Amino acid sequence: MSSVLLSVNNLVKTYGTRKAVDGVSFRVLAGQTVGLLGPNGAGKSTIVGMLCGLLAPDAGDIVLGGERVAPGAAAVKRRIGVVPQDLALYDDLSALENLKLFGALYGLRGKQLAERIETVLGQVNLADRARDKPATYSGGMKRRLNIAAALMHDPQLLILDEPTVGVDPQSRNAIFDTLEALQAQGKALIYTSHYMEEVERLADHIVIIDHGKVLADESPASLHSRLAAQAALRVELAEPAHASLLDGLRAHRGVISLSCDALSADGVALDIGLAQAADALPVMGWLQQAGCRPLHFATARTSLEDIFLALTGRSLRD
Ligand SMILES: Nc1ncnc2c1ncn2[C@@H]1O[C@H](COP(=O)(O)OP(=O)(O)OP(=O)(O)O)[C@@H](O)[C@H]1O
Repeated sequence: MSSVLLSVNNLVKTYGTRKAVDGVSFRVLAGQTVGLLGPNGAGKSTIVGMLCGLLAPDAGDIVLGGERVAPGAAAVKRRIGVVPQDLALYDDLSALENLKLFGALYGLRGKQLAERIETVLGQVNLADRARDKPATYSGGMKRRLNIAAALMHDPQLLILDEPTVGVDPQSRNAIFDTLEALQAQGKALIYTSHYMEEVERLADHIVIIDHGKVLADESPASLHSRLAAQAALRVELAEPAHASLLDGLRAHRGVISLSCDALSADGVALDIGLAQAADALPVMGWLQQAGCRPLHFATARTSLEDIFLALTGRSLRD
């Protein structure tokens, strides 16, 4: 069992009359990746601001590696690397010069500084572009340089606030490759996002935040097990679905939920929630025997989006 690296206890932060963070608690174990998932305005950036000592909480506390986090605390500076939402790079300096500057801020000099620069450039796969200015980089490369800057002092915990916002899919994958390599090296990560598929891919623990409160704090598997339906089957038919067909489907073994929406012309789309993915084949067989000729069908595992909807009654992207 890994040791607790970070412990966040009953954090509260109010702006005027708005409680942006309202009693948030969670823990991060050494080497763990925790996904902080929530819609825009949920309070994620405010939590990150408090974690890195930039904002003082109104109540609650944060303990990092046994030391209490307070604005300006040495423990924070030493153990945490932050990749903020807004890029923090000097456009007039080359990547190398940017990293020298960030390293110097952490007290690195001479050979040690040069070694760290070489290491982090390798970690983010930018060694061949080190002499170029970030102005010539793609959005994704700038993000990776930002990650490199946050890694200069070799922190145990890297906090990334929505690192893929405004980044194209290919660059997003390059960022994931970098983060997965850091996970393999044993770094702990906190990753905020409102993209559930990103959190599902990276996180081994998920904290769902909405309106400043924690709605769920558990493993992805445990979150999934909250939903009765573990898989979804969508079947598009060219013809309308009669009541007897819908009743038969609802009664079919493994069918948890069913909705039927009109497509163009006479066709309909059946969205069928299934207890497990293996129920899809018998249900398709039953539809075939009932005379249905699907135009198209698809199966999917239920996603965090469905879980968020089940927890809040709202979509994550609202
Ligand atoms: N400096 C501030 N002054 C007043 N209200 C603020 C301030 N910063 C954030 N808020 C409010 O606090 C709430 C939480 O904002 P926060 O930025 O932490 O959310 P978020 O989950 O990070 O969202 P986003 O992904 O949009 O950044 C929002 O209602 C926001 O409008």
